[in-house]
Amino acid sequence: MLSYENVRHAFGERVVLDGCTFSVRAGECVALLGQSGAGKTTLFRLAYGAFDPDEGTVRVGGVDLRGVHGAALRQVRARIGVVFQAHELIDELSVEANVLAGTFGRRTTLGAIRSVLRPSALERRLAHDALARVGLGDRVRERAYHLSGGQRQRIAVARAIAARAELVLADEPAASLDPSLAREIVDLLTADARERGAALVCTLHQPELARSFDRVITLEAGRIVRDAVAGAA
Ligand SMILES: Nc1ncnc2c1ncn2[C@@H]1O[C@H](COP(=O)(O)OP(=O)(O)OP(=O)(O)O)[C@@H](O)[C@H]1O
Repeated sequence: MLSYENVRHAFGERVVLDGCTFSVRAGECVALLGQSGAGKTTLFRLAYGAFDPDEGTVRVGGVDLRGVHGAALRQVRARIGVVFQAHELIDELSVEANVLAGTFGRRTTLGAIRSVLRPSALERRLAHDALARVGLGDRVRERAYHLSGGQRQRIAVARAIAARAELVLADEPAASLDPSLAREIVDLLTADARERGAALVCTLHQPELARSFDRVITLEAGRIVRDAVAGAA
């Protein structure tokens, strides 16, 4: 579903990714560990087609992303669900509207407005199902700013669940949460991916959270230093 082959990239003089090769199959949950600045977010941005790497190949669903733009790139992106950070929620909107805007309309501003103002019955059902799944089924009408930090992060997860994407990219979904909430968020993501047979890649700072994944990849200064079955010594 996602593969990196000998990917190298530098921003100016700074080499950020240095020969990264790994792939993630459909139905596989991969934790990506690494210290701040290791290159984790850059790998995600490449998967989303934000830019081409200096060298190497990035594929999503078998599509080589190099030089892919416009409608073709939008088609690739439609297969990817991104778990946004809770701080990207719009406080003044309801919980439901945040899921609708972040899930169905995220590719264009106009699409976001339409999804919030006039969601289709299907969009609304998917949003409600996802919110029920993360335990917020009774909070759909409340404004996002009424919710706690952990609940807000669950809204961010609901956005990705509602999208029912084949590939889910979660960039530090458990950052700044206490350990039990962090575990809850990670478990919600892995359970959803496993049920649907989706591929999940989740960046984490805390190695102890990686246990519920199938594989753990560790990145250090742009290089993969470990790629192992979760739980392996
Ligand atoms: N657009 C950019 N221009 C210049 N340097 C960049 C750019 N994007 C990222 N970097 C640099 O690339 C390195 C890797 O950044 P990246 O965001 O991928 O790390 P990360 O592993 O996700 O870190 P964190 O855990 O803090 O989010 C960092 O040194 C960062 O400053």
